Amino acid sequence: MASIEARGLSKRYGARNALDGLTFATDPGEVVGLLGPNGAGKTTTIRLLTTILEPTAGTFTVAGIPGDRPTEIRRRIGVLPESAGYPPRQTGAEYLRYAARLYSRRDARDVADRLLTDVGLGDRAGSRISSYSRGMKQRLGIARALINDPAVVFLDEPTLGLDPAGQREILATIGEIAVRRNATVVLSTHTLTEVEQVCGSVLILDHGKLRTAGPIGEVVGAGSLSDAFLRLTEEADHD
Ligand SMILES: Nc1ncnc2c1ncn2[C@@H]1O[C@H](COP(=O)(O)OP(=O)(O)OP(=O)(O)O)[C@@H](O)[C@H]1O
Repeated sequence: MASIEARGLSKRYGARNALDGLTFATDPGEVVGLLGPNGAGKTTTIRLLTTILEPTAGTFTVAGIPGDRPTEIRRRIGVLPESAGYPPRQTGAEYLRYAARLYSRRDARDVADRLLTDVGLGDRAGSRISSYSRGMKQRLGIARALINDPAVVFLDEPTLGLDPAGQREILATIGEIAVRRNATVVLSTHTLTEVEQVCGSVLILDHGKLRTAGPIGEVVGAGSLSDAFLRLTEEADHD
């Protein structure tokens, strides 16, 4: 069963066509790169699939659940939004235990401790979030997104503003999520090198249209991902 299936998914904001007829499917356990220039429709795609926005047209399923059952979808997904905020006075452990209790997890303490270890924050679990680096906060956000054992995890630009070491840590964490949990990870990013490192397939959007979708090897062909990206999105400019 596809972990995400979109058919003709579209979103208009007034007269602006932010997304126009997206059709694609993803498999469990794969990391999917969601790529496109600024304004291509990446965040809109994530907002539709996470049921924050309703589509203007088209249908979708996430974890096999139709898009018109948003409450059920929300129980089966995890999200790291583009700009997540954290309570600075709480410790990482307190923040995650609270999040676990919101999902009525009776094992909140254990879940929080295990996730903090999984994202490499085990030794800083008792420190206040105000003392965390940007990369540590992003890893905390990823742990938060995993609290309900999601089937699909959406990460909107998780490495934005991180130094190379921080980026590498996040990418390693993302790869482990997909493999160990058999979850689909949708990774929105502008950094093509990180897509090549961690993603098995890509969706390339431009001007609200899906320019290509498929395994990286097929999309790239004989050239590089950067060549394919520029070719596909430059062609769009000449439409
Ligand atoms: N609330 C809104 N009202 C009107 N237009 C919007 C709204 N949100 C997004 N748009 C427009 O929809 C289009 C797609 O935006 P979206 O944020 O999905 O792109 P993106 O690929 O995530 O861009 P970026 O890489 O810059 O974050 C853009 O033209 C944007 O200006």
